[in-house]
Amino acid sequence: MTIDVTPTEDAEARLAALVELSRRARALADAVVLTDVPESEVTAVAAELAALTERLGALRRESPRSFELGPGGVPRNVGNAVTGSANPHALPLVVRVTPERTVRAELSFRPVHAGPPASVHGGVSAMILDHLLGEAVAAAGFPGVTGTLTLRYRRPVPYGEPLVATAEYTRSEGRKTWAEGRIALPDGTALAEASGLFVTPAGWLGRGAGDETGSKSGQAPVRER
Ligand SMILES: CCCCCCCCCCCCCC(=O)SCCNC(=O)CCNC(=O)[C@H](O)C(C)(C)COP(=O)(O)OP(=O)(O)OC[C@H]1O[C@@H](n2cnc3c(N)ncnc32)[C@H](O)[C@@H]1OP(=O)(O)O
Repeated sequence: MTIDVTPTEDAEARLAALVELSRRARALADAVVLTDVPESEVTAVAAELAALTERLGALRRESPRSFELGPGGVPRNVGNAVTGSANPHALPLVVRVTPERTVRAELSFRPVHAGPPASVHGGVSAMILDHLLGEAVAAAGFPGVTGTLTLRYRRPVPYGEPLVATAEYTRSEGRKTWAEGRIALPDGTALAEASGLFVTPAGWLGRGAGDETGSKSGQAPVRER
């Protein structure tokens, strides 16, 4: 996991434009799933969208933006499907690390995330929890990829309402690290709970937190084992 972009001022202005484009694309997606306009209008809008898609596709990257250093050397991943401000698929989830090194995000799902009537698709909740557990193991110094993820859906997860997602590291053994998390109502009532096992790929080891070739160059800081 190596960060390869040092942004310039121009790059930041361009990113701001992409973030706004993504925000509008999210609003468009919600408008699509909720629209009740006549078929002729739907067909006309679809034609306009085809033209817009062609304009954006005039110059294409091979893949979405990945890890990079933002202003002040802060790592970010603007193309990420869960947190990426420049990815229309993302909520985007804003994850904060607490002083205790647990992680927390305030979120609100949208109509585009619907699964069963009036509630969020279970796979969408799983995606959010997968990411949050991954952030929790990274915050504890044991970054890794998901090996297994287990969910318990306790109550339907609503969209359009403020919710809180939290996760914490629980233990580590060799390259394996476990974490737990949940999506809850603001009063703490758990709606979906997850536990997961993350594996640190062998190639990520050997870089200590804060060393010259480690976090400063964007290599995920990995704790000694
Ligand atoms: C600056 C940056 C900061 C970054 C922070 C941002 C956070 C972002 C958060 C993002 C979050 C989003 C996250 C995502 O979306 S990650 C995307 C979803 N996950 C993947 O794509 C993972 C794909 N799988 C692999 O790459 C490999 O299979 C891995 C790396 C997992 C293991 O291949 P490797 O060759 O390394 O493994 P090994 O055979 O030497 O085994 C090693 C040990 O591990 C145990 N094991 C292995 N696999 C599993 C398994 N599936 N369940 C249970 N256990 C498993 C195994 O038994 C053995 O244990 P032991 O026998 O030693 O006891």
